[in-house]
Amino acid sequence: MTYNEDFLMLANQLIDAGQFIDSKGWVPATSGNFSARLPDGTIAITVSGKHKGRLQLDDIMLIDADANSLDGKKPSAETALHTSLYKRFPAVQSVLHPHSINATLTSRLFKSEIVLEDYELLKALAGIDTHESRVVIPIFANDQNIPRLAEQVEQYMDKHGAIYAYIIAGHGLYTWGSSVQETLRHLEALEFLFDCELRLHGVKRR
Ligand SMILES: CSCCC(=O)C(=O)COP(=O)(O)O
Ligand SMILES: [Zn+2]
Repeated sequence: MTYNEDFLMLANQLIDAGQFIDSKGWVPATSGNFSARLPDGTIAITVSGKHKGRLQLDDIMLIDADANSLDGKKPSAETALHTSLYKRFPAVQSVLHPHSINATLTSRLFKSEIVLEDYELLKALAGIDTHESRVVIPIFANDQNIPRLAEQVEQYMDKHGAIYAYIIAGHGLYTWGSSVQETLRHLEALEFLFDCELRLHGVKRR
């Protein structure tokens, strides 16, 4: 398979993102998955089962909008969670899914959602320009049936509108944005904010 320039550029961005995310300890073992949408609507996504902090070009593959492999490789087991976001939001160009301690602990402490308000760092989220904002991050029960989990997320957004991210309980975080860089910014900000909440509630001391 010959990949085009768009694919190579985005694949390299995902590799770099993985190294940064791993440097923070947010993708232990082979956890997590990342993707980015190409201008033609196809999607570069991590293959299943690789360490996301040590990705090689060969560990990024191409799928269509319906999650079909276009190069014979096996995509992330959680691909449906990515494709449903791309289908719903035309502006979304990247999805990042880490398995961080903070997201996992947050789901243990807060059962159905975490509310983030009065934090200056909320302004790192696209479209927010004041700390006087209220951002709800829903928490969904984990499910090994990924299409069913994707449907849960869809139903939540049908009812509540767009969100910045969601947590899967005992599992990890999904967040997205208009580029890999913006999605990384969302991820870093949310991690900081989860950390604040965990410390505030005495779950963490440092
Ligand atoms: C060892 S982590 C279990 C699977 C998972 O939750 C994950 O994020 C990684 O799955 P993938 O198929 O994308 O490697
Ligand atoms: Zn996962």
